Amino acid sequence: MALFEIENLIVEFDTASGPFRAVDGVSLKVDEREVLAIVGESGSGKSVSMLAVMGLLPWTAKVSADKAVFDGKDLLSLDPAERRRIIGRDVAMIFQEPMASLNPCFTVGYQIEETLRFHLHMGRKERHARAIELLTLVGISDPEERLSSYPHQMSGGQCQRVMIAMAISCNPKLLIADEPTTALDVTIQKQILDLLMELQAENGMGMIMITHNMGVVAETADRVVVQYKGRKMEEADVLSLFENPKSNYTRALLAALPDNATGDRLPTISGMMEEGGFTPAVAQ
Ligand SMILES: Nc1ncnc2c1ncn2[C@@H]1O[C@H](COP(=O)(O)OP(=O)(O)OP(=O)(O)O)[C@@H](O)[C@H]1O
Repeated sequence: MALFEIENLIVEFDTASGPFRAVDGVSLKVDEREVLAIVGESGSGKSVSMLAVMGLLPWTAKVSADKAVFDGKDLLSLDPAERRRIIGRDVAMIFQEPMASLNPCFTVGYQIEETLRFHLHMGRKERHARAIELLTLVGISDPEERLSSYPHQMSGGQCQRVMIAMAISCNPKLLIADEPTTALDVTIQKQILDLLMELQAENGMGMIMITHNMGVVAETADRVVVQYKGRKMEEADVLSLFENPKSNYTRALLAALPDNATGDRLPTISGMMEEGGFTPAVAQ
């Protein structure tokens, strides 16, 4: 049985110019200990799909699915309170902008400890000790002093480490990482990616890695879903995707990698689009 499975996910936004379908019938599943990458260019609905799963979309979003099951529980039939207990504890998410994801008004210690209080009902001393342990685990030096820092007193990489500490604080079974390294310096990106993959392996978490970066896919994923304009174009294990891409969109994405450039300029996806639309290589 899959750890997480969703079928025919549809997300529509009410906009001034009428309804806009950002996710159009996406189905995916993640097994325990598996890393699934969702890859696609900006605007392909990667974040919106996962925000829908987390219940974090604004009220203008209409979300529907034929099936949404996590760890044997039907998410569609859970009441909001039950859902909140699972989401954030058993399913955690890390976002692209660590600075913006942390609350600037509270110390990082308070924010980590609040997660432990809310989800695990830990007492003050226990929370404090666990927060130090978590900061140590994610590689923050002087963890005890760092607990009283505000986000603006830390670098982007350190803030992302704090976000990771918060996300893994309740030992989630599934971690959703939404472009976790995109906003960071190149030198820090690899460190954060390595940290995430280490924690994933050690804790045996399932992971959904949202990215537009094929390099990140190659380094992290077991299986890949390729998304374009809200639709799933292809799903494959990582080796097959790189060696034998089935959809013309995946081929276009791969051809746009710097290593595949044959002339002076990189091929662009939009340039390829003019030659004909993209077609899914999977049943939706
Ligand atoms: N609140 C909203 N109201 C209306 N449209 C929205 C809203 N949030 C997202 N969208 C639209 O939904 C589409 C999918 O956005 P989404 O953020 O999921 O893309 P993405 O693939 O994650 O890209 P990126 O990597 O840039 O975040 C985009 O066209 C976006 O403009």
